Amino acid sequence: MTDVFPTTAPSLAEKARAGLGRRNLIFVGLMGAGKSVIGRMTATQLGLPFIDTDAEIERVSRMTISELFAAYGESEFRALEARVICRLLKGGPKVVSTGGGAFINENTRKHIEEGGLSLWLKADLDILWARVSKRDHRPLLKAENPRQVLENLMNQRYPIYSLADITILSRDVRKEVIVSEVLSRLAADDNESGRTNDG
Ligand SMILES: Nc1ncnc2c1ncn2[C@@H]1O[C@H](COP(=O)(O)OP(=O)(O)O)[C@@H](O)[C@H]1O
Ligand SMILES: O=C(O)C1=C[C@@H](OP(=O)(O)O)[C@@H](O)[C@H](O)C1
Ligand SMILES: [Mg+2]
Repeated sequence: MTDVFPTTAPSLAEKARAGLGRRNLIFVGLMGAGKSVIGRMTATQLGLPFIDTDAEIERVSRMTISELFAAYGESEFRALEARVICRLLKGGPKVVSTGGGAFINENTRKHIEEGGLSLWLKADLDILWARVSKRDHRPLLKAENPRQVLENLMNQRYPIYSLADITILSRDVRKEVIVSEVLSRLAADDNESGRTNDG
């Protein structure tokens, strides 16, 4: 008689991990969408390393993002951001959360497109504003009318974020709900599973 081994159904996280394969998962979207927080939680669920590109930029430059903007201006920050992201996306799999402007820079977007699966966390203005107005570490919002700045950025950037491979609506629900939606999308994405980004 053949032995019958008990089998357990793979969890959502395991299916998502299989769907991602060897690709990196890269969160993009506007300030306050939840890229840093949801990215970290997703990485934990997937059992993968997590990197926040703003934190990595601050680590290598030994300056805060605000200090970098003040000392060198936005264009130098973008150049540094592009270099850091290009380096980070070599090899995989891992989860990477970018700063809101990264995917807008053509050069950086090319690295992201080649470096894995991009995921846009999309949110409406009221949600974004409620979240970003609680903190003051984002230099682009140190303006006279920061809500208007955010709205202008939405108008400029949303057509570009829409180029991402996956879109998930970031809304007023528990973070765990958003994470499980991300995992469900990855689990369903088995077409390109196994594709590598490191040659
Ligand atoms: N689904 C959510 N529910 C409640 N708060 C959230 C949610 N997603 C993100 N946040 C909060 O919004 C703020 C901005 O999130 P963060 O991850 O820093 O955004 P980003 O990196 O996209 O700018 C944080 O305080 C975070 O805890
Ligand atoms: O939208 C942007 O251009 C920026 C977003 C920030 O990151 P978050 O989107 O994580 O806040 C940070 O990279 C910098 O302040 C510029
Ligand atoms: Mg962030």
